Amino acid sequence: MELNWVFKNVGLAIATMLLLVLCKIVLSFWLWPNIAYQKLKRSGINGPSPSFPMGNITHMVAISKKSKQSPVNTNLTTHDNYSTVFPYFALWQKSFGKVFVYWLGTEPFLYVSDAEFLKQMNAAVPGKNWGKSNLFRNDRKPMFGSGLVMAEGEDWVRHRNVLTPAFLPANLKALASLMVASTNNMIDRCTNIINSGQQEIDFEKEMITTTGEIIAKTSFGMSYENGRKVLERLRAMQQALFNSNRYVGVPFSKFLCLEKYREAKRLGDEIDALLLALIEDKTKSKKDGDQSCFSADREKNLLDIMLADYESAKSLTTKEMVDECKTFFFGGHETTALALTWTLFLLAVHPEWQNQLREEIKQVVGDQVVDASMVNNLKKMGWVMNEALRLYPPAPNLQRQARDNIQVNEVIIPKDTNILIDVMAIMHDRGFWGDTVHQFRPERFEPDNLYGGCEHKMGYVPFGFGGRMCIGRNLAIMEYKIVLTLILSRFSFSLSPFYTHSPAIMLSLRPAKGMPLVVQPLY
Ligand code: HEM
Repeated sequence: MELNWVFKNVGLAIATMLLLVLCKIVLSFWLWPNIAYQKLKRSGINGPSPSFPMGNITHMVAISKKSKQSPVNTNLTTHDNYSTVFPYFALWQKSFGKVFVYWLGTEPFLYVSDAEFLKQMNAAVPGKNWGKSNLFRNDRKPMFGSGLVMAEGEDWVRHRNVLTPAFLPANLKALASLMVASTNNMIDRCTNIINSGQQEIDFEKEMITTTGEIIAKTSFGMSYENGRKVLERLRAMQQALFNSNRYVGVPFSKFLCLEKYREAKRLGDEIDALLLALIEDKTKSKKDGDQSCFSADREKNLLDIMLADYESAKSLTTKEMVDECKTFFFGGHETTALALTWTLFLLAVHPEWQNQLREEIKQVVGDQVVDASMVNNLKKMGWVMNEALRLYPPAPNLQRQARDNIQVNEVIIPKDTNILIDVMAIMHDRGFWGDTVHQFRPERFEPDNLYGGCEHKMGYVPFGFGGRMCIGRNLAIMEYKIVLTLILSRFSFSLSPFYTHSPAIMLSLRPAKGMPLVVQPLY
């Protein structure tokens, strides 16, 4: 009798638990997302019909496959690449406009490529009140942890306050000589390749190596060897996370790609260990009084600044410092490398701009070594950078998550809605940029032409917008100009006959088949 009672109650407890799990699954994967979707629909926002549990992923994969069958663009003087990179968004825009809902698995995303809508949305929410999509935060955890890119609310304010001084002009100025040294290493490498009889060099690889070395030295004071170890693992992690269909947003999809997630986690743990060792080493050197490591008159790099804060205020924990190092390692080199890579492509296609920039370099830099004070005077190079970032934005879309209901005119964006802001679409919008939208025309950024002559102030956003705008943009601009000055002073270049134009998204906008250039030394 007693045994029966036990069995009955255990059975009841298990049944209740299963019911609760089932309820949670139905609520999280079906009911809440659908309630949010219906609210958006009531505001007049539509989108492609989703299916359960894939959302629109199957559709996206099919559209991408079909678009890959179209002939490759061989007219390289027009840069109408948006529909190659995001064929599904280009297609849906035609049916649903510039603001619509699409689904990644069971997660609805509000897609925004309307600059006016973006402006209103930005005005409605201060930087610290924006969330970052939980879906992406979990997916990209091995890469960014809880670093600045993913931080929210008061945590974001705390992190941003500690890190901002690293990007003040005085600290940036001191980094120029390290940038010159790393670029000269790359130039020596290329010269050796050319002297060995090979004229063709993959500049995507060279740019990644160079900017990787620069971030390791300038932000962390790291040796080339240790920096290389972190970089190799970051690249492998990027391959594991972004070079395949992983069905992000589909319930339990992690279990379908367990190997890849495990690989990404293993690499993430290895990077954490390398960065933790670096932090401990620096802390120990400081305790032991090794002033070569932290002398008062030496420039303060990002890691010095975090460690000084740790000593005085402990605003960031050791784990948070490791996450920031990882975030800046990746964010600080990949984007700049791609900005430079796409610029070299554009200059190879437009040799007249190579000449114009060389002329400017002659006037501004002459026979001296380029330094931070000269960078501001490289005006035309600034226009070229702006135009390259417009046509080939390294970060082609941004994400946010609403942490409260947001009202944009008559539209209510419900709390927790994921938002994808399609920066590339905005910067390729003929309505704002006119008939020359797909042409490489750096002169559109001449000084009087605010926002590159774009009709809308939110039409040019390669570094993001609002309080969350890129913290490293001044560092990136200085680095871009120093590296490009040294390359242009030493080499002229054209596209290799083996180059295939294939801009593709792999977290960032990359040339999928590399950037082989034929290089001639100028002296
Ligand atoms: C050409 C080079 C670069 C481009 C195009 C670029 C672009 C961006 C964009 C679009 C964002 C997102 C902004 C938003 O969500 O509104 C961002 C954020 C960020 N970038 Fe950059 N970036 C570049 C270089 C750098 C460098 C050199 C560093 C560091 C040394 C860096 C560190 C970061 C960080 C930490 C964030 C997150 C900021 C926050 O959420 O508060 N970026 N960047």
